[in-house]
Amino acid sequence: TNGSAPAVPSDQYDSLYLSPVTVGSSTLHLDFDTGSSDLWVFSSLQAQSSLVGHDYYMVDPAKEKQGYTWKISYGDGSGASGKVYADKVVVGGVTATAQAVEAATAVSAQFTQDVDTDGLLGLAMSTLNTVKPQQQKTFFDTVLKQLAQPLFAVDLKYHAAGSYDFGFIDKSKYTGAINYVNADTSKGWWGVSATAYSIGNASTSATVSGILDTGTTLLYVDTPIVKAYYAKVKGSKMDNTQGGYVFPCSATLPDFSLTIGGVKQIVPGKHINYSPTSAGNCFGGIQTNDGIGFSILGDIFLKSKYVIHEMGSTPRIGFAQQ
Ligand SMILES: CN(C)c1ccc(C(=O)NN)cc1
Repeated sequence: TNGSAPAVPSDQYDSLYLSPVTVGSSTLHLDFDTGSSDLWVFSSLQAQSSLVGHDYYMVDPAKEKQGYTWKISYGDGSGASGKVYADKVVVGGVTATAQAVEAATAVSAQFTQDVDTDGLLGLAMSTLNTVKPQQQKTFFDTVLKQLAQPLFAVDLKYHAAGSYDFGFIDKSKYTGAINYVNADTSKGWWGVSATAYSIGNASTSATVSGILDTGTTLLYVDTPIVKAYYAKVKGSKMDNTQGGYVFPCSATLPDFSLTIGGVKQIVPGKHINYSPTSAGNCFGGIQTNDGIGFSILGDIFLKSKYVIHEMGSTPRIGFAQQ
């Protein structure tokens, strides 16, 4: 069985995208995350005060995987932990009858205060799953064999609802050719490398290695590239109080591209104006990857493309223009 689920921006800035998922008998709105590998949900195991505003999974003790626990932390310092259940999970009509559902007992403030997000559905490799004593499969790994093709396709949009397709490529969602490159899955992520970047019409050779990550809002690349980009944005500056590069909201932003598999994958300048700041400027969608050690091609990069994640004998990533 193939299927498709919507990906709806959680706010006016596309901070994250939420997709409806049936977990047991509840419908929750989860953040599909190609940068992690746990399916975890807000649950009835948490204090009532943590559940305000959230939909949550009503655990059934009979379905508990006794002695199993999980604990995850994300790049932004947020995290969650809890117990594990085996239950039915349905995404766009694709059913996993005994999926490992990681029910939270505790979540960090970033999640509690984000009342729209009821949990995450990881779509990276199952080798990054945090469940102990036995690592569990992602939803995609669980349903892989029932899909017509061993792939999912990501169609995130700028300030609009997109979709996640499982098992098929939807020709109505892209134009032109799909350009495929081999994925580096050796670290558990959907890894990819670029051989050049461009700012406006000027290209520069460089090696940019990174991961595709639908669960990260912005595009994080090496500092020299970030500096070269904002040098072309009048009035831009690094604002440590805001935590990154900002610029006047009226600024014209040049397009940015990464050359992957010999093809320029373009990010429209418009997408790089992420959101207004509290100080009357606008916050850039391209920021430095200082301290991370690799680039993160998050939603700012992804939302102009249709991106196929194919787990064949050789994992591949396909890029097409929306
Ligand atoms: C706090 N929230 C909603 C987060 C969601 C996702 C992530 C993340 O790094 N995913 N790759 C971090 C935090």
